[in-house]
Amino acid sequence: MLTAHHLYKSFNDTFAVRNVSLALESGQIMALVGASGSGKSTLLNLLAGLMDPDEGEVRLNDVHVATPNEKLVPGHPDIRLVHQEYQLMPNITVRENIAYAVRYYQKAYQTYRVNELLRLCRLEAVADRIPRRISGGEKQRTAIARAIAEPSADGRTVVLLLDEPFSHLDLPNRTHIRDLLLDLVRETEPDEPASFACLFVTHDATDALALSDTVGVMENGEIIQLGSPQVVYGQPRTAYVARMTGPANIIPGKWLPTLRLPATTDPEQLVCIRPEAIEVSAAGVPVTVRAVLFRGGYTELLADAGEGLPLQLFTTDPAVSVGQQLFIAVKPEQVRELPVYLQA
Ligand SMILES: Nc1ncnc2c1ncn2[C@@H]1O[C@H](COP(=O)(O)OP(=O)(O)OP(=O)(O)O)[C@@H](O)[C@H]1O
Repeated sequence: MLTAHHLYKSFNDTFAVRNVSLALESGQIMALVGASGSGKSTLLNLLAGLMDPDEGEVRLNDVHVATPNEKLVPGHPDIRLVHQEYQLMPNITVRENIAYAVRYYQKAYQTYRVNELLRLCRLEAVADRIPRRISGGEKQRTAIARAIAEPSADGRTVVLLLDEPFSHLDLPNRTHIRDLLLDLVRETEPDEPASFACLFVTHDATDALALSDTVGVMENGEIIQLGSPQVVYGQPRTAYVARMTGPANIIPGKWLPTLRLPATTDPEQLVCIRPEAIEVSAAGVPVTVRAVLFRGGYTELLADAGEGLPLQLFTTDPAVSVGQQLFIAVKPEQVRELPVYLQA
């Protein structure tokens, strides 16, 4: 339903968005992960019809989305962008901020809709406070409630675009937003079409992998890989994709024999070994533990496999200590050659 076709946008001599094409279906969540400056916010503005692309087009339900140059009031009524700074009106309450989005509706509907959203977004306790007096998580939820308040004029899907929805939030608030997005997008009555689609951008892949149907990784304005979270994480196309989507050991293939694995044909060919592909095994390769980082459900180890080969691996053994020798084995089927050669 929301599609982008070969979008380009540059500022002076900086390409902010380069040849981006994507398709977001109703009832789906897409996440775009990228480092700071990779073009995420620019792409969101293009998708929302709030910025003129240099080339390319955005379409919603196969209809061209007008750009600011083509339209007096920029934006599309069914594409709702929630900015990173929330942009709430500071002098009116949470309730009034949400009600503003449905101000042209009859009073009874306004009251019904606002109460429904306060409940859905767990804002009832702070409904009568002004934004300055609520937490970051509550501001984020208010901004989402306001964005989704108005139903689509012709009963079609509303596209929710979110700029870094998790970045300023603590863990419980991240969980709230995650649950809210899943409820919104996934929960439809049986036999009813989905009413939302969501695309969010983030520099932290954790929520992206957990939440989305499709993950894209952006680098220098381009989406360099787009696919299911499992494929993008498990079969990264480049070192950058591997690093942006989780912890990864990225080493030249010439080191593989040190790990008792066959070397790559090209000794400089990079391979990606996720830490979870490395097991502690009595018959394995000796490594020396250099650092032990407790991560809650598991412990991260930084180890030295000799010849200057550092390795990151995980264990659930609480007794491992710095300086200890361990024996490890790498699951060969989980060694991923990075097809696009890139030292990033
Ligand atoms: N209005 C502008 N004028 C000039 N350059 C811009 C403008 N907006 C963005 N850029 C540049 O375009 C590139 C992409 O910026 P963008 O804000 O889209 O990236 P981002 O991935 O959202 O970054 P962040 O995560 O830090 O918000 C950057 O190099 C940025 O400096």
